[in-house]
Amino acid sequence: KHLSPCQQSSEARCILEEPVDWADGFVVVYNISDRSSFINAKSILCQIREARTDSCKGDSDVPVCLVGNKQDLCHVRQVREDEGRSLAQETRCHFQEVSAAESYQDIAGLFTRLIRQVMEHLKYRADRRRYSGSKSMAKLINNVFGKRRKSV
Ligand SMILES: Nc1nc2c(ncn2[C@@H]2O[C@H](COP(=O)(O)OP(=O)(O)OP(=O)(O)O)[C@@H](O)[C@H]2O)c(=O)[nH]1
Repeated sequence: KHLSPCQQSSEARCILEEPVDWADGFVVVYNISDRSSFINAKSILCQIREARTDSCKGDSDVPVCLVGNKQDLCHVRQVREDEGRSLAQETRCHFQEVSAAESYQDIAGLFTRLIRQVMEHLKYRADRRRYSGSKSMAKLINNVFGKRRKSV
């Protein structure tokens, strides 16, 4: 039976049920030496994009960072770096391979980048809401006065 990436993992679905609705940003981590963790990450990314498209009308571009951890275990690698990179491209995420065991700097950098992106995204959304709010107010005024003028 063929399943879409979103249907592949019930484990991934459980993890996501709550935060997918309210989180301002996501870090999705898999282990480069464990292919099943990559498959779960794929399913999680897909659910994030789907949930946001359904509930936020086009706001599916919530900042997401895909991280391939345990880069130090590259001698037992099961997921190639280019596989991670193309998955990130497909799902519009930032991508990075790291080793939490060897260095925290890359991880600190990754979170700093994500937080910056989250702030920009929230600002963009607020601006857009303000703009569409004033547009609908103009429409309302136009409807009220426009109709009156016609009936006089
Ligand atoms: N070699 C290596 N081991 C790591 C790295 N990051 C984490 N680990 C090890 O992976 C194991 C799981 O790490 P946790 O911090 O418990 O991560 P978790 O996401 O809770 O992982 P799970 O418990 O497997 O779900 C621990 O034994 C860590 O020491 C890494 O970059 N390289």
